[in-house]
Parts: sequence; C-alpha cells; structure tokens
Amino acid sequence: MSRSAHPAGPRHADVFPEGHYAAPPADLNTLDPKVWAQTVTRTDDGVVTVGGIDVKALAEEFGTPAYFVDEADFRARARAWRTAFGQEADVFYAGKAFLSRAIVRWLHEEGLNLDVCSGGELATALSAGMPADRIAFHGNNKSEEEIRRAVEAGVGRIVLDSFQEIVRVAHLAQSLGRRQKVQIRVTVGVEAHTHEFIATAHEDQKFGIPLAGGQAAEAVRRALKLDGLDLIGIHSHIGSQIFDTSGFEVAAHRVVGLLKDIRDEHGIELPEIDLGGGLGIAYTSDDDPRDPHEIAKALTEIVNRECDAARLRAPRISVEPGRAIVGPTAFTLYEVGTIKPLDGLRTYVSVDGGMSDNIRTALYDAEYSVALVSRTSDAEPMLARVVGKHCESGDIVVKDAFLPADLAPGDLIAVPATGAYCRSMASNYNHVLRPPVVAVNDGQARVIVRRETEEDLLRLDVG
Ligand SMILES: Cc1ncc(COP(=O)(O)O)c(C=O)c1O
Ligand SMILES: N[C@@H](CCCC[NH3+])C(=O)O
Repeated sequence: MSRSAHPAGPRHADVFPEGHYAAPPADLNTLDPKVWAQTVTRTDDGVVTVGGIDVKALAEEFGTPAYFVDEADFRARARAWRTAFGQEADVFYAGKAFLSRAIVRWLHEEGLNLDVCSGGELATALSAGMPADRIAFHGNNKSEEEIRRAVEAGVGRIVLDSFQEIVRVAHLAQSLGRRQKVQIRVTVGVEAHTHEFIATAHEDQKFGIPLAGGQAAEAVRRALKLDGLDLIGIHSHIGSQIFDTSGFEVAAHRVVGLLKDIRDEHGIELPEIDLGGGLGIAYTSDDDPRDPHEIAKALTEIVNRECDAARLRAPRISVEPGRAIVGPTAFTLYEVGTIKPLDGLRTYVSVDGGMSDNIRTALYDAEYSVALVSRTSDAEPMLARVVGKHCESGDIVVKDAFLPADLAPGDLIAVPATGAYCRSMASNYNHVLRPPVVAVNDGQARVIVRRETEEDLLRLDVG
C-alpha cells in the first residue's frame, strides 16, 4: 500500500472563507464527541474503536462500506428521551429514520413507542414484537390495504392526513366492526428553520390539514360525526433537523388553540396532542443540539401554561424523535480507493460507497464530518471532497473535509452521525449493493441487517 503524500491544494480559507471548514482543526486525529457515538475512542496505537472493537477488525469481519451502530448509545439516547418526558407523556420513535427488528426490540425494552409510515414499517414493527397499541401509523397517502392492516392489527392510532382519509379510515374501520383511535395532523403555519425539503408545517406542502381558513376545525367536525373513528387528539410535525425550539413552541401554542376551539364548539376536550419529531443533531462540530430534557421542559411548560389560561385539562403529550435518537449512534466505515488531487482545487477521495448509502449530501446539501480511523497521521491537512463510486458528479458524501495529506488507498475513513436517514434511504443505484448494519456493544459485534448480495438483486429481476 503506497503512502505517497498529496499536495495540500489551496488554503482552505481562500476557498471557504467562513464556516466549519474555514480553517483546519488543530488536530485531525481528535474525534469530537459531539459528532461521534458515545463509545467511539482512539486507542493508543491510533486505531479507532467502537464498543471496544477496533475498526480494522470490524472492516475485516464485515467488509466496507458498512454502518456500525453503537447499541449502548442508542439505548442511552432512547432512555434519555423516555426519562425526559416521564410517565405523563409518550415517546414514539420515528421508524423512518432507521428501522430494523433489533431496533424495534431495543425500543420496546427501553419503553418507547413507535411511529411507522408504511406497510413495510408496520410489518417490521409487528414481526419484532412491538405491541400494536404502541404503534402510530402515519402517511399522506396510505393505501386502503395499509389502513386495513393497521386497523386489523389494532394500532394505537392512525394519524389522519387529509379530508379523504378521514372518510376512508372511518369506512374501513366500520366495515371491520372497529372504532379506530385517530389523531388529525394539522399544519400550523410555522416556517421551520431547516432545509426546505424537510420543513413540513408551512402551508404550501403535502402534509396535514391547514389550521388556516378553519380547515382543521372542519376536519374535526367531520371526524367527530363518523362512527368508525375515535378522535383522540391533534398532531403537528414542523420539520426535521431543527435546533431552535421556538418553532415547536409556536406549534404547541396553535395546537392548544385548536383544542380550545374544539372544546368551545363541541363541548369535548381531546385528551392528546402530538408535537412530532424534528430535533437536530450535530453533523459537524458547529452544530449544537438541544438536550431532550430541555425540549421536554419547554414543551410541557408551554402546553400546561396555555391549557391553564384556556381552562383546559392538559392533554397527554407525545413526541416522535427519529434522528435525535438514532442519528448520532452510527457511523459509516469506508475504504479509501482512488485519490485524485486537482491542482488549485481540491483532492477527490473516492470511497467504496457513496450516494447509494448516504443520499443526504446530494439531496439536502447536508454537511458531514469525516476522519481517518485506521491510523493516526501527522501529515498536513489537505482539502478533500469525499465522493462515492457512482456515475454521478453529485455523488458526494462529504463536501468539504480536512483529511491528512498522506491519505492512501486502503486507509479506512469513517463518516459519523449516519444513523438516521442513510440506511433507510439507501438505494441500489448502479446496482451497488446496500451495506450491512452491524450493532456493536461491549466487545461484541453482530449483523442486524445483512449486506445485500447480487443474488438479492437478481431475485427481483424476473424478466
Ligand atoms: C410525522 C413525523 N414524525 C416524526 C418525524 C421524525 O423526524 P426526525 O427524525 O427529524 O425527528 C418525521 C420526519 O420528519 C415525521 O414526518
Ligand atoms: N429524510 C430527511 C428527513 C425527513 C424526515 C421525514 N419527514 C433527512 O434525511 O434529513
């Protein structure tokens, strides 16, 4: 394996005068605990370990690319959310961030509930033993078949997303001789400070029923008239990767306002509100995530205060964090392949995965960190762009990164904070095989989602 140094390229400050990559970190070997899973450390010989196992051994046993989940960290974060909200509230982990049967079992053991948004997620949850009454079923276009399965399974709630769905769920439930518990998802008109593709509470988008123009109030009227439905609450989700709690506070304020209007018009006090997920995590050292206790306190206080003022009984609160629980607990391990220094620009570092295992950079212009993990290096920092192996110039994993200039093919690099929306959004673009997910805990590593094989790909190709 050659260890030739690459030219450092232009000074970073000239290319990125501001922000995280304006200047190289003092030491490229240091791993910022903010962005790495809890048990990740660098040993004295320079190799990084997770759950007590070194990444070289992991790469040898499981191959690369691969996602490694720190089980102890996942459980600790799930527990922290559960404790922060206490017995008076419910935490529904959002399965869309990443779902597998092991994850469902961990959640169940830690006392969390589960939010699913498709028949596939529902099947995974049920097959891993999540009690149906602890499952919430979401989606802006649930099929009749999905609704039927959810009702038959006895899910704890279906979150209604449109006027048509109110009628559809009511009829299906009635035809099955059931009265289905439902919440109505409303859009509260908040512009969440996040990427436009993951903001969901402004009016001009596909989710929910707007509070504006009395539409949500009309949805409540219709739902209350239908025998197949038991309307238990109102739901709001304002978006994802949000750091500022003010959006949640405005949402809570507006949802309580609707509860008050419902009480005044119908004489009933709905017993629940769900304030969705969306709390941001640290992808780079510049991000400062909120603590679940802080968000729990802020939300509970505002709901209680508003309810007191409106003389309403405070509803039971639930939340649906996905990214904040699983995101920081995993990293993706890649092997470095081709290294291409482009004079006066930057050095392109190709890895053995790419946009098929992490689409977030291409889709949202997301920022990530990266580190050399198979050894330390005292070489100069070089301006690098970590790219994948796909036939697409937007196939970028880490847009701007400092890596040591002696980086060489065969080195292992890792991208932290890839637990959420990476494996769950993975694709087979270019017929690249989706990587495995390996859970690491206390010196033990086990595959929880195996690597795809060419046989898996060809099995579906029946032409
Ligand atoms: C309804 C709903 N709940 C919860 C979540 C989870 O969001 P996050 O992973 O940002 O916590 C989402 C995704 O944004 C969602 O659409
Ligand atoms: N997939 C998005 C989050 C969307 C969450 C679903 N409403 C992301 O990677 O950030």
